[in-house]
This record gives sequence, C-alpha cells and structure tokens, in this order.
Amino acid sequence: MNLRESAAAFGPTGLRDPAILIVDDAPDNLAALRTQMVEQGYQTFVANSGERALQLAQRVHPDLILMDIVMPDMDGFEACRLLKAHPVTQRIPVIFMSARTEAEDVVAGFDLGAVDYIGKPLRMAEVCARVRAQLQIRASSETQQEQAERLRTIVNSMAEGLLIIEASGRIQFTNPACDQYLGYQADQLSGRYIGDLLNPLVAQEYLDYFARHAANPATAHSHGTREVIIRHRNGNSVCMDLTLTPMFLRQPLFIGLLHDITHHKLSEDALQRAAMVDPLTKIANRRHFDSFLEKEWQRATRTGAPLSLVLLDVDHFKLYNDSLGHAAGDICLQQVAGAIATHALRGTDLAARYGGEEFVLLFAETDLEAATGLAEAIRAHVEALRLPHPKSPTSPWITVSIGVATAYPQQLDITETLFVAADRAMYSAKEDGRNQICATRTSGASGVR
Ligand SMILES: Nc1nc2c(ncn2[C@@H]2O[C@H](COP(=O)(O)OP(=O)(O)OP(=O)(O)O)[C@@H](O)[C@H]2O)c(=O)[nH]1
Repeated sequence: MNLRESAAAFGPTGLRDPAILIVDDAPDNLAALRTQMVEQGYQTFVANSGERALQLAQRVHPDLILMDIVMPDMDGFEACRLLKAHPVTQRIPVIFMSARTEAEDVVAGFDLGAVDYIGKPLRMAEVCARVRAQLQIRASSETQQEQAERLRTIVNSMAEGLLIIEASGRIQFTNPACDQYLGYQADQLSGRYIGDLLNPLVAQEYLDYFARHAANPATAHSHGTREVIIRHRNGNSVCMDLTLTPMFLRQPLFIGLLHDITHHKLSEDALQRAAMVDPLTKIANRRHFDSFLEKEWQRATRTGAPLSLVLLDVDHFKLYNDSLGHAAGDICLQQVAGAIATHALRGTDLAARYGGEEFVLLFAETDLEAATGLAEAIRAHVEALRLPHPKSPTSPWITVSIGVATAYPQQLDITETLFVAADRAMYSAKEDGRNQICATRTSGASGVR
C-alpha cells in the first residue's frame, strides 16, 4: 500500500478502515480473497507464507488474520502459535481456512486460540459474514476495554477516596487516594472490613443499611453524606465526609466516596477556640467564663461544694494609660493576665479577662479560706512583677485590688449573686487603700453571710 492508499484507508471520522491480513500460499486464493475484502471496504495485506505473515502482523497490526493452514515451511498452526506467543500480535483474531475439516483439525485450530474455522472450498459470502462478525466482536470488546481504561484512569487519579464495599462490610477495592488518606499501601485495604476503620457503632449502622438494601435492592437509596471519624493506619483519627451509594451488579455493592475534611475541621476548631479567647491577653474571654461558670454552678448545686469567684481590678489604670500611653497599658494588661493565669491550675479553675482592666478567676470546690489564700498569692505575684507605675498615688508598681466571694449554690440561686458579692468586696478593697483583698461569702438568695 502506498501513501495515498494508506491516507485513503482512514475514513471521514479519522478512524481506520478495518485491516485484514490474508495468508495463503496459493496466489489464486490470495487474489480472490483480496478482491472480496476490498469490496467489503477493508484494507488488505497479503502474505504467501507463515514467516511473511508474522513479519507483516507485527508491522501493520491488522484487525483480523485469515490464515490458510497447509503451507510449505511454516504451516498456519505454527504461525498462529507464534502470533499468540508474541505480546504485540497475541490479541489479533485469527480465522483458519482449510480443506482439513476433520473434527480434530478444527479443535486443534480453536485450541491454538483461533476465533473461527472456515472449510475450503471457500464460499465467499460466508467468509465475508464470518469476517464481519469477528470484526464486530473485536470492536465491541475494544470499546469495553477503552471504557474500562478510561474509568480506571479516572478512579486512580481522582482526589477523593473511593471504596467499593460488599454487603458484609468487606472492602473489595480502594483507589490510591483512599489508600493515601488512610495510610495504606495499594491493595492492603482490600479484604478488610469497615469495622477495622470505623467506630463500632457507626460501622454497625452502615452494616444495618447494607443488610436492608441487600434484602430489598429495589428500595435502595443513597445513604447520603455524613461526617465520620476514620482510623488511620498510624492509629490517629481522621475526619472525613463519607458518601455511600448502592449499586447492584452480580451482588449488592456500595460505593463509598471519602472527602478529607481534617483541615476544614482544624480551622473550624481554631475558630471555635478563637471565639473563647481574649485577643489581647490570650486568656479566656468573658463569654467563655460565663458559660464555664454556669456549668460549674450547676455542678456545685448538685454536689453542694463551695464555688469561689475572685474579681481583680488593676489599680489606677487610667493614670497608667495617661502617663505611659495606651500601648504600654496593653502590654501591662498582658503581663498581669499572664501572672493571674498561672494560678488557675486545676481543670475546674478558670482565669479570664472580664473586660477593660478587670479580671476574674473561678475556683470550683474551693471554700472562702482557700480562695482568699489564692487571691493573696495572685496579689503578691502582680506586685512582684514590679511594673513601674510612676503616677500611682498608692504604689510605685502596678497593683491589683481583689474581691473574693464564695457561694454554696442552691436550686433557685443565680450566678449574679456571686458576682455582685465579689464586686462589692473588690470596691471595699479599693476604698480601703487598694493593693489588697476583701472577702465575702454568699448563700445565694439569702445574700451575704
Ligand atoms: N491600655 C488599655 N487600657 C484599657 C483597656 N481596657 C480598659 N482600659 C483602660 O482602663 C482604665 C480603667 O480606668 P478606671 O475604670 O477609671 O479605673 P482606674 O484608673 O483603674 O482606677 P481604680 O480602678 O479606681 O484603681 C480606663 O482608662 C480604660 O481606658 C485596654 O484594653 N487597654
């Protein structure tokens, strides 16, 4: 075939006309078959020996080979065996043509991998029909292979993790993204069970859903998307969105799509934490303190344990700002906050900036005497910071005045009572000369005792 002929071999769609390699040592047979094949619109290549057929097949990759069996030197059976042994030619369908139509010849032909066997003398219409049928089979199997290849590429390159799960919870397949998310090598997850990855309650919920679907596929619906905690191979937990969709092939299967939301979760957690912290001093803010106090108040109501509130106000802070500037005032508040926070040691203690230059500490399960001791330690700590306050009329250093109040909350009491008592005590400390503590004990609705 010359260049013009080979250009003409491509149809208007750019797809090549099917190419047929005809192998026969009889020139008449070759010519007659070639004429038929050309009439059918096929490209044709001819070979008059087994050796020549092998060379041509490797060069032109025909879509089908029509192969005579009885030929000198290398016969058709041997040529077929060699074609099937070579990776480049092994998938090319071979149709034998022979006058040897004994059952053992036909069987031997099929055993060698031929797709068909036509008896000689040839009936050309039959040859054409058989060639057409084989080309159709080959085209549809190529389409299936292409589709499978396309799907494989998508599944292997997608950023989302994909799992195929059987109704028993056994994992049948995972894609590379899924393996990577969960820290496994390729194929290590196949054969494991979802219970190996999920918390037992969540795994059971999925197994129930699988069982319901397997029992009645017609009513199956997508399980939708939900947030799940999955066990990473290294033992850590990762937060993922899992979307499950049923699919029925030979057995009920479930496609799981995994989307890593750990980063999203981390920033959500960071936002939540930020909402609880005072931006200047980095200790708890008022909102966090109020909800913490509410919880401890409820707990103390149940246990009958004392609850102590320590309220601190920086002395003459307006003068400090006015003399040293607002920026120095900010740094001073940060240092005072740092000192205060070191005294909230237990999980049930909390130090917070309550607003401006006012700080609070809550000490749960702490009576007035113990709280007063803690308050005195804080007062001394702040004074020991030796933060110069040149304009203060009461001390050369930054000091704090502290009110301490202790309550034994009862059912109808409100937290407000404790605040009012601590506030009053703090003002008494101011009035008495600042840099000191005043303590009081409330009993809720019955007021200060
Ligand atoms: N630098 C700074 N100053 C603040 C901040 N919040 C409140 N203040 C200042 O703190 C000062 C509080 O002053 P006052 O409530 O009058 O009381 P004081 O000067 O501390 O005097 P006494 O409480 O009576 O000892 C005000 O000048 C506020 O502007 C802050 O975040 N940074």
